[in-house]
Amino acid sequence: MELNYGASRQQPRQDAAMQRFREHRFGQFVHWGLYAMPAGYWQGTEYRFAAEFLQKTANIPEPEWAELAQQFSAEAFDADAWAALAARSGVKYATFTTKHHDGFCLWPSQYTDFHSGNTPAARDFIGELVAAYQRHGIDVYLYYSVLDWHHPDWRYRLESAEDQQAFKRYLDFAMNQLVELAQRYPSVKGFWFDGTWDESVKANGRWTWEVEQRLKELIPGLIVSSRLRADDLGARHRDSNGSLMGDYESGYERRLPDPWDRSVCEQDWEACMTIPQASWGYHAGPWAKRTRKSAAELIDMIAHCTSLSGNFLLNFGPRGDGSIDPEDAALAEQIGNWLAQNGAAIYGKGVATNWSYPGWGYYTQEADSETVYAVVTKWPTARRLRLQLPAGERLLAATLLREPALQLNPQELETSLFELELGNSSEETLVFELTTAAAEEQSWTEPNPDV
Ligand SMILES: C[C@@H]1O/C(=N\OC(=O)Nc2ccccc2)[C@@H](O)[C@H](O)[C@@H]1O
Repeated sequence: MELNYGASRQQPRQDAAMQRFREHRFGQFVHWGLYAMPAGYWQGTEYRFAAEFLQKTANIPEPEWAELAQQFSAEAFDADAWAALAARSGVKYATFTTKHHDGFCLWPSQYTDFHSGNTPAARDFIGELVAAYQRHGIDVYLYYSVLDWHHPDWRYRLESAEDQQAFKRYLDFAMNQLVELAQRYPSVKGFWFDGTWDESVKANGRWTWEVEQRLKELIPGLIVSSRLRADDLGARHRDSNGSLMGDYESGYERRLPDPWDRSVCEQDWEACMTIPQASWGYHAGPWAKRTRKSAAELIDMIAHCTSLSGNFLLNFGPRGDGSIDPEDAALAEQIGNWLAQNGAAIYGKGVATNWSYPGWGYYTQEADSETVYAVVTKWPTARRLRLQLPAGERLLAATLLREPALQLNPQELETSLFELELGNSSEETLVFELTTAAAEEQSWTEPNPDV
C-alpha cells in the first residue's frame, strides 16, 4: 500500500558506515542515571523489577524522584576507566543512555533544567564518554528515550485537543533535544531509540520519519535503529507493507533468534542483553545478583548472533557513584580474554552460507571467504564433534584458534560428514578454523540400482 512514512529502502544498506557497524558484531550498552543510586531499593524495600523503572514500581511522586538529582555527585565517575575496560572487553562500539524514561539528561541540555549540569557533579557525562571511548578506538552510539515521565507535555494517548496540543509541544522538545545531541556530538555513529511503544507516538509516524531524516542530514552516514519508527498507520519496526524501517532491526531484547533461523540474516539486526535476568540499571539486591549470566553463556550469545549475521549489545549498569560493579568488570575481562584469542571467528564474520546449524555451537564465515569457523559452545559429552559440510565439500583440517594451536585431523564418516576426536581438550569454548576443499571425484560410483 502507498505509505508516506514507511520504510525508506527495501534492501540492507551497503555503505561503508553500515558495513563498519556490521563488522563490529559486539558492543557495550550502558544504562546509567539517577536510578543507579537507589539501585532497586526505596525506603528500605527491595523492588524486584528493573532498577531503571523504580520510579514507577515504587510509585514515587515525580518531584520526589527529581530530588535525586541533588544527590547525583558521581564522585567515582571516570570515563577513561570505563573506556579502557570496554576496550579490554573486546567491544567495538558502545551505546550510552543520554536520557532514559525518567527524563534525566546526562548532558547539559538547553531544553530542560533536569540534567547533569544541575547536580553536584555538574558534568557533561555524554561529552566525556564520547571523547574517552573514541580515544580508545570505540565507536559511540546514543540511546534516547522518547517516553519521558518528567516532561509535563508527555502523553501516553491522545484523547483530547489539549492532549494533541501538549504532545505537539513534547515532540518539538524531543526533536530539539535530538538535534542538540547531534550538534554537540557530531562524531557519534548512530542513535538507539526507545520508549516509542505508546499510542501517542504510534499516532505520530510522520514525526518519527522526520527525526530520522533530520538526524541523517546533520550526521551523514548515521545509523538509526528500527525502534524509533512508526509508519502512517502506527505500525512499528516494520511498516504496513512488512518492510523494515530504520537501518537495522532492534526488536531482540533479552532474547536471541531461537530456534536458529537463517531467514533472520536477511536484514541487519542487533540483540541487546542484560547481565542479570531483567535489570538494565544497576540493581544492588539479591534478586538481580542471583540471576547473573556467566562469561560462557554470554560468549555463546555473541557467537549465536554472529552466526546469524547480527550484532550483540551487552549491557552494563554502572553504580550510582559512577564506578563499575567489580563483578561486571571481571566478566568483561573474561569475555575480552576469550575474544583476544578467538575474535577471528566473530569480528567481521556472519552466517556461514550453505552450512547447516550443528547444534553443538555455531559456524561463522566472512562473506565471500572460503574460511569457516566452528565455535563449540555446547560440549559434546561423547567428546567427538560431527560436522556436516555442504554437499560436495571435504574437511581437510581443523585448527584450534587458541594457543597452543592444535591441529585435528578429521575422520571422514561418509560424503561431507566428518568427525573430530576432541580427546581431553579443556572444556572451554573452543574455536576451530576449518580448512575445506571440494570433494575429489568419488573413487567409487554408486551401485546402479537398475542393474
Ligand atoms: C533496552 C531496554 O528497553 C526498554 N524497553 O524496551 C521495549 O521494547 N519495551 C517494550 C516493547 C514493547 C511493548 C512494551 C515495552 C526499556 O524500558 C528498558 O528500560 C531498557 O532501556
